[in-house]
Amino acid sequence: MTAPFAPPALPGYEHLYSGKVRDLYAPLDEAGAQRTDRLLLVASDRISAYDHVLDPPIPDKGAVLTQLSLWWFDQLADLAPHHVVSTDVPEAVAGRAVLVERLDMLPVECVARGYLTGGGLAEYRAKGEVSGVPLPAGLVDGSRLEEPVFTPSTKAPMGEHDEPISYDGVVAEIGPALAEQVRDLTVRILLRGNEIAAERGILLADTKVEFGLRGLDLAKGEDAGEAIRSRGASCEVVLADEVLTPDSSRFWPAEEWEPGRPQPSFDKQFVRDWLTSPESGWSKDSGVAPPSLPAEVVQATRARYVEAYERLTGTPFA
Ligand SMILES: N#Cc1c(N)ncnc1-c1cnn(Cc2cccc(F)c2)c1
Repeated sequence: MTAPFAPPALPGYEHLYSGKVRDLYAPLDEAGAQRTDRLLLVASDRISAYDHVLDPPIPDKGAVLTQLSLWWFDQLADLAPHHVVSTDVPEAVAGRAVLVERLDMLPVECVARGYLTGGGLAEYRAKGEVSGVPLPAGLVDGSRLEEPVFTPSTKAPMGEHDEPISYDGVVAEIGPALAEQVRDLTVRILLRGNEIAAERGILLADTKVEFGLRGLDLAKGEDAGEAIRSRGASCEVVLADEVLTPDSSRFWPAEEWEPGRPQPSFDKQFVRDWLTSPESGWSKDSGVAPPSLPAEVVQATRARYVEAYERLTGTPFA
């Protein structure tokens, strides 16, 4: 039975929203009103697979992925400014929360794919292209692409799946200048990520990043989409959300890469193998919640998150 995980109440903060594995809060000012310039992003220990939030949480997962994302923001600082303000956060979420600058977020999930798998592979098999970009014939599951392809999607409402959109769809949403800027930045972030990760035995097959604007200065009641299209090009594009984590990217162990079959996940393979084994008594097509993970799967998965962090950063996870 998957227990619903209530996000912690944080004195001085108002809970705004919870995704599958993360929670969003607004800091309150002295009068108890929401500050409009800051947000608190909290990474939980929740893990999801096959569209279910699993039980139990993975100890330290939130902290490992938060610290990894902070490290990546530093590695990528020459490519794009980021939204991180401080890691001075409430004790209850110490190490797994970040105070960030509240930005006007672009309504685009910016995905770049360096390797073909998942939804991109399905589109390629149907159309010979992905997100409007023609690809060579003969590619298979796990094929490395000559250069990363930008495959954006819309931000779906809570609980729904993002919808792939074409590059022209992005242009229509945010204008040509911003569309080109976020496409180029997304591809460069994945290339830089793989330059660093490949040396450490990890392949980043794809990644999703989000950008916000600094300096849009929306007037009260002004339509954000219209403002972005009309004056977004003169704003600063800021890298937001999380970056190059196993929750925002496909992490593959480099030494096991073998095009032509589904690649093992660096972090989620133990969970997937157990959930799809007869031992779990569960079927991913059953429509029912998965059973609780055994302790050994939880611990092995925790160890993989810690290993990814320590390999990439060269620092022991405290
Ligand atoms: N990052 C960021 C950000 C920003 N810097 N400014 C304004 N809005 C956002 C923002 C809004 N939603 N999300 C997604 C999200 C993240 C974390 C937890 C969640 F539940 C949901 C990001």
